[in-house]
Amino acid sequence: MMLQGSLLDQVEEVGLRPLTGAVRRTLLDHGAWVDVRPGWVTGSDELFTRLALGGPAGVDWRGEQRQMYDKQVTTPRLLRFYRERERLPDPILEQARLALSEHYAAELGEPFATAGMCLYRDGRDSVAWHGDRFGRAAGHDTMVAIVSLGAPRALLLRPRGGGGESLRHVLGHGDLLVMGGSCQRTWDHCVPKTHQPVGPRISIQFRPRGVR
Ligand SMILES: O=C(O)CCC(=O)C(=O)O
Ligand SMILES: [Fe+2]
Repeated sequence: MMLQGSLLDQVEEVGLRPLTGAVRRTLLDHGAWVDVRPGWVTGSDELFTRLALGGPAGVDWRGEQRQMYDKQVTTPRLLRFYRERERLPDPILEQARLALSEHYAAELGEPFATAGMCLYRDGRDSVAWHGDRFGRAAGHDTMVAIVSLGAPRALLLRPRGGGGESLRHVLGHGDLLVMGGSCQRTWDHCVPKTHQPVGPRISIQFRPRGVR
């Protein structure tokens, strides 16, 4: 019998599949790499629903404004940043952070600490080209591990400064993508807007302390 991923999701408990032996690495130019583990989170639609709900049951999503020259612009996505030691909104996210810290311990040399969360409500929400290079990521190799829930959206990667073709990963429904090596310094990434009708997506970015 053939079962689609999303159908399987409906009967699955929220949980994590193994990482060992299931993560596929792609080496990029300039000392960067990307690991992908499709469908890492089981029951991901259920987890999406829990997190997407506002109020006491879910995440207190926040809209943000930022200054662009002389204008205040609204960031095109909802956000919530969990600092180191702040309790994450679902136990499975604590487990995910631990599993990532264990899996990458030797290579990363420190645990994943913070969890940034983004909610892309529809195709108009996006994040522009950038590297996560505030703080320690400005000068050092590090890792940013992204768990994607809900409707798949494309995450693009291109060498810093643009030019050339970009790499495209379509991420949703429990997929894991980890950017490592020099990726935050030598490459940029973005989640572009789309005119396709798409449902909402949540991304959770785990980072070591001091990386943003
Ligand atoms: O939504 C994503 O997968 C990427 C988010 C991102 O790049 C960031 O918040 O720094
Ligand atoms: Fe980023």
